[in-house]
Amino acid sequence: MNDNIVAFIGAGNMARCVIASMVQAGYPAQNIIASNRTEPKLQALANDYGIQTTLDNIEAVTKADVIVLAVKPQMMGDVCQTLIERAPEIQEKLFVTVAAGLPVSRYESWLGDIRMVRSMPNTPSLVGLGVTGLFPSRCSNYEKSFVDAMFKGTGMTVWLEQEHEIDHVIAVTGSSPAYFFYFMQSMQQVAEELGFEPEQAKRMVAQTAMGAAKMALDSDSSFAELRAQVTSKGGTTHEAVTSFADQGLEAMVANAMQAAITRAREMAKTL
Ligand SMILES: NC(=O)C1=CN([C@@H]2O[C@H](COP(=O)(O)OP(=O)(O)OC[C@H]3O[C@@H](n4cnc5c(N)ncnc54)[C@H](OP(=O)(O)O)[C@@H]3O)[C@@H](O)[C@H]2O)C=CC1
Ligand SMILES: O=C(O)[C@@H]1CCC=N1
Repeated sequence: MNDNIVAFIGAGNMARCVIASMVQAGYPAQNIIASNRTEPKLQALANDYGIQTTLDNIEAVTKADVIVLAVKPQMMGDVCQTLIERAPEIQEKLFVTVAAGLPVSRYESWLGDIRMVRSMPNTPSLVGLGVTGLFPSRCSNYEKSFVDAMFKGTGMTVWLEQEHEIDHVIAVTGSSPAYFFYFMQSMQQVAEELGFEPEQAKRMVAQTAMGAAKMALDSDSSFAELRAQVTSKGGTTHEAVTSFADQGLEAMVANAMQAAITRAREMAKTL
């Protein structure tokens, strides 16, 4: 399996996360090639992970067995159409896309009846604690196993039966690192106003978030039960949590997640 050459078209944040986790999980760096329209990110990837790089998308896809499309959704049509015009033989290769919003049918309109896995990873993949949703189209079991192994190093993989579930994965795990960062950013800001140094405040908040997440992962208790363990009757936590509840935290979270899903659906129609 590790003999397959994997080409990443677009070497931005998400490509870096997946490449890092593949290499850390033991995938041979010489079998990974990344292409990007500008040089600096390629140099950084070559330095950090020892992978091959090129500024030429055609060179990358021509060498590849598996083509990972990792440009922004808005760029995807142009990139795919150029690839197929200049290297029509790639139609026989396995495609993986990481882009939000775009359905398999859109890729088929650009590239023909390709074999594809639609994926939705997230940035914690960079540290092996990501979650990746995967939806296969026309793939063999071998190809699904290969893609599963490719993403296993990112953390956890979740195979989906229906394509629309990718939009749900976006709301739950694809976009959600940003929700947690936003929450932590707000906490850091208050911690600084209370007099903690910025670095110290950041570490205090992040360490608490990591500790809470680890407790949840290591225990059978629900989030509500873990919350109850912190919340002494008549104590400080009760006041803070009541303040969140009074301000409508649950509705706020539900609305935000629905907004992510709605945007993914809009992108599917308009891009
Ligand atoms: N960031 C995230 O958390 C997640 C992102 N995604 C998806 O991943 C995809 C990429 O997002 P992200 O990594 O954040 O974006 P980035 O902007 O970080 O990466 C996109 C990369 O594509 C490069 N690029 C643009 N046009 C071309 C081209 N014609 N040929 C080659 N390379 C090109 C850009 O080059 P340059 O350096 O010149 O700008 C850039 O490095 C998106 O489709 C997004 O939906 C999915 C899950 C999570
Ligand atoms: O914001 C976005 O559209 C991408 C997809 C999920 C995370 N980032």
